[in-house]
Amino acid sequence: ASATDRPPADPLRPVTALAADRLATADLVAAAKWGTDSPIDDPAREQQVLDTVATQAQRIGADPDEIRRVFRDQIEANKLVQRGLFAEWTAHPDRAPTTKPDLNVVRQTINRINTDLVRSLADTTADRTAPACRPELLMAAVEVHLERHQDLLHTAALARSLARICRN
Ligand SMILES: C=C(O[C@@H]1C=C(C(=O)O)C=C[C@H]1O)C(=O)O
Repeated sequence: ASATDRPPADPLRPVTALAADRLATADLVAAAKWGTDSPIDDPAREQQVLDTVATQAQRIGADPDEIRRVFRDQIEANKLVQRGLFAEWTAHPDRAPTTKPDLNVVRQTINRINTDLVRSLADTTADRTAPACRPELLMAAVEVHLERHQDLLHTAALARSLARICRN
């Protein structure tokens, strides 16, 4: 067997990277909502996200209920970052954002990441079922943390977002 026959060293890296990409949007969402009447929690938008990913999962033969559970975690993790940033900006107004992104534009980015993440979850069903899932997931999370120089808030949220990636 040659080196190229080896299975990928880091099979859960794409899922982990997409979860981190999705969390990076929380900074923009928080900036869009800061100083407005838009609350961090938007149950109607959450329902729309969950219904859309469940439909996408069904279309590609993935388990829609499992995908819903994984995305429930993505949403909770996203709100964790938003709440953390609001707390920081309240305590240190000089750190608050000075420009306000358009929430609808940010949500279009989130929609694209959602679609990629559903696909990536479906593609990694075997890896996520394997006994090695947890160590592989931890390795991928550490690599993403180090490469992106993530702060504690985003890394804690990343860990929260990965809670149900492994099926065992
Ligand atoms: C990201 C947002 O904030 C919250 C988190 C959501 C998500 O992670 O998809 C959806 C709605 C909000 O409860 C948003 O309002 O778009």
